[in-house]
Amino acid sequence: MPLALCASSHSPLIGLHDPAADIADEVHAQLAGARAFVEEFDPELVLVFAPDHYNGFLYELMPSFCVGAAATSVGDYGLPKGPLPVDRDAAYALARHALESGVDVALSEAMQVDHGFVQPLLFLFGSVEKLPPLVPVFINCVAEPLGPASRARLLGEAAGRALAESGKRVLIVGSGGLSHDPPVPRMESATPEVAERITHGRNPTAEQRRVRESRTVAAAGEFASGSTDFHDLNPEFDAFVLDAFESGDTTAFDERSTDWFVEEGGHSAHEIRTWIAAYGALSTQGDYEMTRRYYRPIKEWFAGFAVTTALPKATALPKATALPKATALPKATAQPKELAAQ
Ligand SMILES: O=C(O)CCc1cccc(O)c1O
Ligand SMILES: [Fe+2]
Repeated sequence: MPLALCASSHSPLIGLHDPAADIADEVHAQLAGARAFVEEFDPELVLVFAPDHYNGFLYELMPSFCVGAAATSVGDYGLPKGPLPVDRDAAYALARHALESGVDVALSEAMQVDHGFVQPLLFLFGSVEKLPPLVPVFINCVAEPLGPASRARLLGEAAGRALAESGKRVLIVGSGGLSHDPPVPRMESATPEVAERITHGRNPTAEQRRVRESRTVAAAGEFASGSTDFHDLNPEFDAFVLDAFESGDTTAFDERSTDWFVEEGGHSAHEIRTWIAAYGALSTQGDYEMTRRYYRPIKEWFAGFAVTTALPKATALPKATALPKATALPKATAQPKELAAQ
């Protein structure tokens, strides 16, 4: 099965609270490179692993994992609001396969998603209108208690096997920062008002959203100006994480405790689970090669910001050399255009 992967950080502060122009330009060039990679692959289906930030998943009912059979963007941080194109049959097939293999995913016929899903998709496809059919898979990365990270790997592997049966060109997306600890509320330290919001606070008013989002922007300003009230970014930890994925070691986090992620990378480092699932999915089809690896700690965006792409080794795109013309591929195998013949 033709697969490709893009795992990248997200930050809703992009465009709202930018670092120096040369740094923002550098990241946008990397995202444009990832977008070109996706255009060349031309996916027929996109499997997206992403977290949520108390917009679509709240303590009223908090699953560890949820497959969306239909999904709507809440439109936080000025992102487009409204329905997303979901391949409902593929979502059910994935859920069925995950459940059969012992991964207890929830299923939603009306999933609400936030910037965690929508921002990387927009970077990779340009607009909601240009999105191919999706299978959105939520991974809880903020609402404690969390299970072990190894469960995200098992989820990803089940998803990878399920989609292998589709025979389609599938792009796997992982969305989340490496080390980072922006001010996302925690039940443990929540005031009664905040506890109420992260339990029942679905669909806030535009004004409530504005206030909340301007607080995130203000906090990023303090962090970037040197405030030590926040867990610092940790480039050494992030390099360790990227090395693990680059070397194909998708089990690297199996023995790591949830506390380890927090101590090394801050609370939102749990978003690495989306990468563990994405690379786990890719790994089910054999060895892979990381074809892009970019990293920079960016305090203005509250993120150890990384962009990676990967392909299965067997179908790695040739480096600039033209392929010998159509080495008589059997027609029926529907190879993606421009992928190397075996
Ligand atoms: O609005 C929120 O709750 C958090 C926003 C946010 C900021 C920086 C990096 C992230 O990954 C992120 O999600
Ligand atoms: Fe996030």
